[in-house]
Amino acid sequence: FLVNSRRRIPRGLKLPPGPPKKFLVGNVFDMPKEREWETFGKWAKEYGEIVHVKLFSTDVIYVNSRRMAYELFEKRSSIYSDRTPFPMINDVMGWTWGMPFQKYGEYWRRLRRAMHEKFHHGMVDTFKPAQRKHARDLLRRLLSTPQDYPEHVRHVAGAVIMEITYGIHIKPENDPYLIVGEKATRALGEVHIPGTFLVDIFPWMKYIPHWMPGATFKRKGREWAKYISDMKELPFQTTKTAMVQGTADSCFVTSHLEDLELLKEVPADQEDIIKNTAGIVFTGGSDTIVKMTITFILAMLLYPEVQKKAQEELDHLLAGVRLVEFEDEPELPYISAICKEVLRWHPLIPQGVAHATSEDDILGEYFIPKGTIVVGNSWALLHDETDFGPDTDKFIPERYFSPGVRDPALTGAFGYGRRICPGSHMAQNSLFIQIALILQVFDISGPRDTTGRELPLEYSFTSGFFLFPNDFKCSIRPRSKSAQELILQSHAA
Ligand code: HEM
Repeated sequence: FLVNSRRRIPRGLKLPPGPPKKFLVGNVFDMPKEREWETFGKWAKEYGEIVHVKLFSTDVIYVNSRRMAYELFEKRSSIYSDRTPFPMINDVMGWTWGMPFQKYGEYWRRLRRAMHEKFHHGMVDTFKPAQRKHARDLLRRLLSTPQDYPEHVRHVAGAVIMEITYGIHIKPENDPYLIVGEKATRALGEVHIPGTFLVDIFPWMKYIPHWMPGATFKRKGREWAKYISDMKELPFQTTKTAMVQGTADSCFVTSHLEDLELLKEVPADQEDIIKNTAGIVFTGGSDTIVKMTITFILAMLLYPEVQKKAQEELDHLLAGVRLVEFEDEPELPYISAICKEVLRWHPLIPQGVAHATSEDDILGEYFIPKGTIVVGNSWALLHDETDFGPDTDKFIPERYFSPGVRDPALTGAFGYGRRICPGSHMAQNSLFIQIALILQVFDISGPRDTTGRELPLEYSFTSGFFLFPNDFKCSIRPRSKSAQELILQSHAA
């Protein structure tokens, strides 16, 4: 394989630099198993802004600078917007309907259009009432059982996404839609790093029967496929039934299905497009925000001076008279800076979602073959001191007040080019209202024992596709009696 691909390289060109390759396997054994960004960062220092790696016959390039990301994902977006076939995800687990895993083509365009129509910058205000209502519910939940904060954050993110996507109001505890959704997204987190499953390197393996010894991936895949299908089908059918009965609440699905009725000519599978887009909104829309909110809580623990400064800003504006609202955002530059820093400090998807080339390309002296996996090294871009100022490993919201510092949302935190996250505006609104409300009424500090004595803080981050803190203990207490009152009255208005 290695020899074949080398023979394809046109005369006078070469593959980009990268770690030395072994015969047949290439760099398979060089691939890190944890804290991947450190290895990729080291390679970036050694080999430069574009690094080539070979996994058996598959070419992979890591894009390590904003300049190069712009060159490839934006200027050459017609070549760099494809995805690899993802045999494990698509063929074994049955995600073939999911927008993130689609080849760059007409079907992807239709899904993307359906999402963009309701999630673009000018439309996301329609979601704010649901986001506000559930963010306030989060406060009440945190007041009542603060130690269960991860569950509360998960519940609330799920409640928002189910309401805006399907008009479904979930159960206060153990909601069946959320349970299935979590199982489906957890499975995705396990499989999404290129090369984790051999079937992604040797696609013929997808034909191995599930009962064969060694075909664990097929058995796991079959189990996951059931959750994935249920996650997409069950809430959609509930909303359709509610529409027929005249009881459906207005949401992404009803709004699209109503639009359909008004159209004269509609492709036969347009309803599937709506269902599949709704399914991916459900998948991408809750877990991502949960993980980012938990990262925010950890940041507040580790940087109490940031928390204090944010609370001063909120107190100055609101004087404890009412709870913060979306409309206050322009008056809260420090809170906005915290939201940006949460996206940057430990980016949720540090190696992005891999793109792929749909054609051969030439980049100066380098040849990039068709089908190359192209990884935007978001960790490296978001920790580049030229763009974000000094000490990029630290959580420093003040950096955004210096001239020329970039917005992480436009520098890899939400991906790149034509594939950039279509949920980013909605996600940023959710983060803003939750972060502002939590900071206004709670103090977040290290864990304490039953007598109130502080205990040592222990924390770590995950490795893999998603980067977020593993479970950690902390203390979340109302800042004052009047803050507690505001929380208890937050049902009203
Ligand atoms: C803070 C939260 C979020 C982060 C950090 C995030 C990040 C990302 C990233 C890095 C990508 C890959 C883009 C690329 O391929 O270059 C992506 C894709 C995507 N995201 Fe998000 N996302 C978030 C929230 C959401 C939400 C709330 C939704 C839905 C409402 C969503 C839906 C999607 C979809 C559908 C794609 C696939 C786009 C495509 O392949 O064309 N995401 N996201």
